[in-house]
Amino acid sequence: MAVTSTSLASQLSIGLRGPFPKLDSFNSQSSKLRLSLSPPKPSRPIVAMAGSGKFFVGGNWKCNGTKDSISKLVSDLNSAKLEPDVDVVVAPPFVYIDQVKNSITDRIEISAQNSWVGKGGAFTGEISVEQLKDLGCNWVILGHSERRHVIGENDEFIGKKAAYALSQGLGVIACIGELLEEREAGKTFDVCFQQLKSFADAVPSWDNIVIAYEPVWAIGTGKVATPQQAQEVHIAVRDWLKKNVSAEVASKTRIIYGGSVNGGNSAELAKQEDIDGFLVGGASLKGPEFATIVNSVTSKKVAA
Ligand SMILES: O=C(CO)COP(=O)(O)O
Repeated sequence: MAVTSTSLASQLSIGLRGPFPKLDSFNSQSSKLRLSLSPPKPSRPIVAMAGSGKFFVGGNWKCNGTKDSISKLVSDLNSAKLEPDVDVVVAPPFVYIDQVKNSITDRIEISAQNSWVGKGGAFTGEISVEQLKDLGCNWVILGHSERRHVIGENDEFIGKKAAYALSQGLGVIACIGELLEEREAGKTFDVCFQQLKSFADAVPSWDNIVIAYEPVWAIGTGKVATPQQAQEVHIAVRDWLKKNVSAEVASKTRIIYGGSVNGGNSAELAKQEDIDGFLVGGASLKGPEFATIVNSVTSKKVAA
């Protein structure tokens, strides 16, 4: 999704919002009811997608690769057949962004995996949003669980980063997700809503945000969430946006799933109505498999 000058102008003119309304406690029963009481699906093929934007698939390469392996990956991606109705984005390590941008097809956009919280300057070791834009990045991943739980970034800092990136015209892939012990303690929704609230408190507009639900227990573990587990959280996230931001934002914002997505499980996940795409780690390092995941958009066209 291109970040337009109009959307940027509207973000800048709106400015930061005031205090956010208090969280309604989410009633998980209501989401189950929504699932079971929804009207019967028509028998003709439908596109099962609740978010109104395009399917979105991001490849988060994390701290992997060498000049040679990345050159091979880019060449595989350049020759892959990708369904047209999908926004495809890859996030190389900072040091390879320029190489990738200069060799990858324009069909695939570039994301950074992180960005500095404000304008660049005397911040040793950091990379600024301005520099990312200079290299041709359109997106940045923020709030990834590895930055939250390994590096120690907190909600407020992540929210500020998102606001700054948006203000400069980058789209934000905003990650949320619970730890295993939080899921086991029945706190999945509370944790996700708190993380969402931190983004909501900080950003002036949701126009250029894609939400990535990435349960931490599913990341890099091979334990993918079941389609039902993912759908349940995605519905809850959409519901939260509706109650706390607006019905329009709830219906427009893409909510993508990440955590052990691969070429074998993406089609079943993609069939879920509220799964609008994926954020892929390990499997995005293999060009043909990443293409299969991108192309799982076709499984959204299901006959009920
Ligand atoms: O963290 C992820 C994407 O951001 C998911 O990683 P894996 O696909 O390797 O589980």
